[in-house]
Amino acid sequence: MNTVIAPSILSADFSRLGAEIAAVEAAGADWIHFDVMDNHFVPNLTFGPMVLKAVRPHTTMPIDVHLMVQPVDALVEGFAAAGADLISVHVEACPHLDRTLQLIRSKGKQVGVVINPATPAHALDCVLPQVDLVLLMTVNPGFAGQAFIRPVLDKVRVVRAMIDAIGLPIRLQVDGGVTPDTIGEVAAAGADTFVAGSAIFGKPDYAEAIAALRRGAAAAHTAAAMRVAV
Ligand SMILES: O=C(CO)[C@H](O)[C@H](O)COP(=O)(O)O
Ligand SMILES: [Fe+2]
Repeated sequence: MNTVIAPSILSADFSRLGAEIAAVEAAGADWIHFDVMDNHFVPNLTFGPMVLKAVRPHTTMPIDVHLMVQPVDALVEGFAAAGADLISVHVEACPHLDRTLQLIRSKGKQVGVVINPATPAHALDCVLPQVDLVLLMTVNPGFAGQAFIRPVLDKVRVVRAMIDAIGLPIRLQVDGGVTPDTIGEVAAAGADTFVAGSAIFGKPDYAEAIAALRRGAAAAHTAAAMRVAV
């Protein structure tokens, strides 16, 4: 699967969101990652469907909405109508996860499921065939700029094997602490879709920041392919 770099606008200049999104698109980003936090499921508060609707015309890139909210279901309709392409929800926030995933699909949106660093891979067992994307958090959700939680790498390998075993084109995304220093390890472990906030919006040159991430992921994927070929 091709590598996707998804800048998280959590680290963008909120007073210029439309321009910031256009700037990362021009700099070579693939998707936009839109972090929704509710000060309940996570200890921070960001933006809702009205902000998504306002930024939607500023890009043609897919917008990947990461819902860190509880309860979830009542918000799905709003984000779907506001222009989300993919909506991801946390296992930990959804007591009726199957119903929530079906609700997202019923709105014609791609479906993502997320687990926190302390949630085991087997939490995905019963829903994997229903989703387009699995997001493994590599920080505890709530804030940008946190350090990558290295033990999650083992879980990335496990989930990669689970996805390969069922043979469906499911993306494996990681989010949190992804930088040019960490992306190689997580790509080698099997991730193909990378969220980065501070490693892009925290840098003066967005094109160079995205290129540095892409180089790190490509080097790891090439090394892995060579190991298979030998
Ligand atoms: O979901 C998130 C935090 O809960 C963000 O997407 C993530 O933290 C991005 O920021 P950074 O790349 O700086 O870690
Ligand atoms: Fe996120």
